[in-house]
Amino acid sequence: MIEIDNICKSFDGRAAVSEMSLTIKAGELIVLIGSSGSGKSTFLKLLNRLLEPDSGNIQLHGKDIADYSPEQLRRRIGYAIQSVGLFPHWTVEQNIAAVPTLLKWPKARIRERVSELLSLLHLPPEVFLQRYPHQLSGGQQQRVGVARALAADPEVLLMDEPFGALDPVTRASLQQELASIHAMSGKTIVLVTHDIDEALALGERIVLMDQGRIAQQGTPRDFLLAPASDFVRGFVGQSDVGIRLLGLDKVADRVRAGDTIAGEPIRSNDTLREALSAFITRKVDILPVVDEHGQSAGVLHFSDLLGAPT
Ligand SMILES: Nc1ncnc2c1ncn2[C@@H]1O[C@H](COP(=O)(O)OP(=O)(O)OP(=O)(O)O)[C@@H](O)[C@H]1O
Repeated sequence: MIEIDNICKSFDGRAAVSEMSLTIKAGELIVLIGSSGSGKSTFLKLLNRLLEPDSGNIQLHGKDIADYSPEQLRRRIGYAIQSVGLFPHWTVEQNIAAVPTLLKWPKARIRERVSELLSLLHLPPEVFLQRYPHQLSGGQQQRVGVARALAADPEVLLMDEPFGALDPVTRASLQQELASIHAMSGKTIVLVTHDIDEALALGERIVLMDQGRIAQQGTPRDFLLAPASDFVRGFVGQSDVGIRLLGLDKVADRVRAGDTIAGEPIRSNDTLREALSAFITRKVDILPVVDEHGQSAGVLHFSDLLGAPT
């Protein structure tokens, strides 16, 4: 658990983060969002002591982060960023191994860990281990960046726009990978983005920053249904709220188990937004549903989009 208590950070007399307090629960995926210059990156750098606050304090597991040694913090907190990429003259293997090497892990264990991470991120080790960053596509570089941040198995992962500057398809697939890494590992993840749809798709909790302060924090549903101010309403945008709400729930939440109907099925893991699309394009009002193994899971009625069947 990370307790942030009233931290302030100014540069040249201008506040970048002002009186910010926040509790981040262990295992939570929290998304920090806000316009450019609102203080997101500064806040993230305060969490891993790349910057020191002017006042206030941050506790990790009840201990001030200033009392951890740099090695202890590096081991516990991984950091992935978009702009400062990989070390250009190091191979993928060396890049991913950076923190474990620093922590003096045995060589065999490092090798094993690097291969495991590459496989997890769908980069076959035999192809990628010895490549250099300039021999990778943008999406592959981002994956290696995420692998590097995960290398020493940190309990907290800080990610600053890790999927920025990627095409929408690669971005969506990396988002999915991150969501499954989170589900599998139970790591605490703090992700910075300026993309509200990324925040709605990934965040268990969203923290919206404005001029160094928290404008609102809450679930994606809170942001869509109960924006706290005109600023929040404007930031989230009011178009397509209904459609975006459908994006928050899965077909599995509404499926009528036991019923069957012929036709091309949708998957229980699809969002209701994807189901809506299938209803419209196929011009039907009942769709068969299959689970992740392709087995029949029931049916979904068009009216189920409005709420659970009664
Ligand atoms: N090292 C620095 N020296 C001086 N000013 C800084 C420094 N780092 C950040 N700032 C200023 O602090 C404010 C917050 O910057 P920060 O990078 O935290 O914002 P951000 O929300 O992450 O923005 P972006 O989305 O553009 O990355 C900005 O006004 C920025 O110019």
